[in-house]
Amino acid sequence: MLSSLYVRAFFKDRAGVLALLGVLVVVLLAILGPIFAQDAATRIDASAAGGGSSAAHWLGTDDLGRDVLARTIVATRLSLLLAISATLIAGVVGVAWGLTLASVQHPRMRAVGSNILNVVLAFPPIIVAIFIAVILGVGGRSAAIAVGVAVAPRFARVVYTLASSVSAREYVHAARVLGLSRRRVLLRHILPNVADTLWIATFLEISGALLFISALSFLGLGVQPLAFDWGSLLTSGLDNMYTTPAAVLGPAVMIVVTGLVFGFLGEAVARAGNPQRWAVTRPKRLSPRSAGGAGSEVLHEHRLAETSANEEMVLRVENLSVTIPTEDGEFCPVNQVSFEVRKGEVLGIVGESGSGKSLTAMSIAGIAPAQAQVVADRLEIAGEDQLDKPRRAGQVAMVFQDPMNSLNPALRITTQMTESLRAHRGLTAAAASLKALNALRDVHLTNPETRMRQYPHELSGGMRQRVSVAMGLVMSTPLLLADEPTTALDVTTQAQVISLLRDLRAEGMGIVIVSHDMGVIGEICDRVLVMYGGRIVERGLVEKVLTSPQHPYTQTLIDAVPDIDDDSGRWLGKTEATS
Ligand SMILES: Nc1ncnc2c1ncn2[C@@H]1O[C@H](COP(=O)(O)OP(=O)(O)OP(=O)(O)O)[C@@H](O)[C@H]1O
Repeated sequence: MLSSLYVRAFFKDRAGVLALLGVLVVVLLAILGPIFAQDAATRIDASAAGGGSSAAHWLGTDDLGRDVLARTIVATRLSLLLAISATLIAGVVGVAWGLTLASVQHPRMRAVGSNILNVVLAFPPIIVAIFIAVILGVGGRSAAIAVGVAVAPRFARVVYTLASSVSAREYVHAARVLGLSRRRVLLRHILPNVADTLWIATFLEISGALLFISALSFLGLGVQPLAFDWGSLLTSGLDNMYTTPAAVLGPAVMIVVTGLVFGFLGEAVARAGNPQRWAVTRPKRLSPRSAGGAGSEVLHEHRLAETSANEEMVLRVENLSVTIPTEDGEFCPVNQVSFEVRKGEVLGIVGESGSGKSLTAMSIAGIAPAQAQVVADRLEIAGEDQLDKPRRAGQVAMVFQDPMNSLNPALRITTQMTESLRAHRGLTAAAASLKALNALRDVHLTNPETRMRQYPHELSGGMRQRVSVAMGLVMSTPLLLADEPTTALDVTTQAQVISLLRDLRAEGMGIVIVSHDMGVIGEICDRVLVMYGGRIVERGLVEKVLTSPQHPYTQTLIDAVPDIDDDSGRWLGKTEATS
């Protein structure tokens, strides 16, 4: 069932709405045309035979004096019905074919089936359709079947590819483990998950089927007299094309326009199916909030040490909010958050899952999800206003929990590390490589020369994390945002990454670490913000917050840290093991 967000996204797409209107006009013509124009379309008038366009006959008349415009309008119904029938035949045959192929377990048999499908797909569908139409005999019904069978392999390929990818998902494995029959797994677990794409393919194929059926009728293999579709009207119009060109124009324009509106509609349905478009508004940039809005409110603020007005701020965030549209209305996962990060300081953002930590970091980095509406009164990095900048090139480096997310699996490390240097700093390939190599040395990666030539999958998790930190180093960004940088790593590698971040801090980089783990925050951070439900509920120097938490939620987070030998406070104080 289409969700309301899906429908809303569709109606926000102007091209989609125009295509839908176009389709509605064609459908109306198909319904009403034969009712109102049948008489003019079939009335023979020898005195007007072969006439050009006139006030009485806008598109002229055919050999028997019948009005071409009326015939074009009346032909809409048959043309459309045949195209839709052919598409349905193609859909049913193609889905059955694709699903059957996807259900073959034996790899070799499956490869053979897939290769056969590829061979069939190599034949142009119109040639296959002509071949089948000749075997079935001329007529509209045969043309629809011929086109349906000729187009079916295209559906089969789409279904096979989609079903193969869905069948690798965990829930399909789970269904198999539960002992469900193969047929049931296909129909209940796989087909519903490919249905959306199939609908889109169906709309797109209607325009293809219309062209093929018109071509068959044009060649005399499709609709036969006394019935007529746009293809057969083209044939009769062609005889008098030089004397009455308008007679060809009508059906030709209808074929093209109908094909286009169905094609555009299919594409618009596909676009609306992308959840990234399910937005009420999609601002590309941070928008400054109107002045005078309620400021951010922190429940518990620990008194900070005096800071000098001249102290260099790497990041200033004021009243940052993120709103996301959902089926039940808008929700605000980040609500009026304000904070600062100084040069050479590590700020921790801590909170349970869903408290808004990552969205805060992503909004600062300019990579919030497209459907999120991000507003702020101020966002400055190294003194530079970022509110009007859609990108933060050269200003922020980001380290993610799983470095595979930040490293492109298809590119060598050297390419990834040097491309931004070349694009944003204008370095030559050699200079950029040297800088990248030095950055890899700085993060203590072993054999950096070899690593440069490797792909991310050839490195261990810890190495990949070092590379993502090095990517920040190489750009010499003033700010590093690290979202759960140690969560996916083993304890030893965790300690190494924390030590690396300390080195960066010592060099003057401002660092924001997002974590749900108070232990990690205690290890490295100077100050900490505690987030709950999108708001900052407590903040202060890390020792203060960890030793005398004011908010019960902060206390709960602290209690969640394993306390193996009851040596409370040891993990707060930057232990030797990790320094
Ligand atoms: N793209 C998105 N679309 C819809 N909701 C989202 C999206 N991204 C995040 N959210 C929602 O926003 C809220 C905050 O998410 P966020 O990722 O910032 O949480 P978090 O505190 O970082 O949690 P975690 O540690 O689990 O990543 C969550 O309720 C999440 O479901």
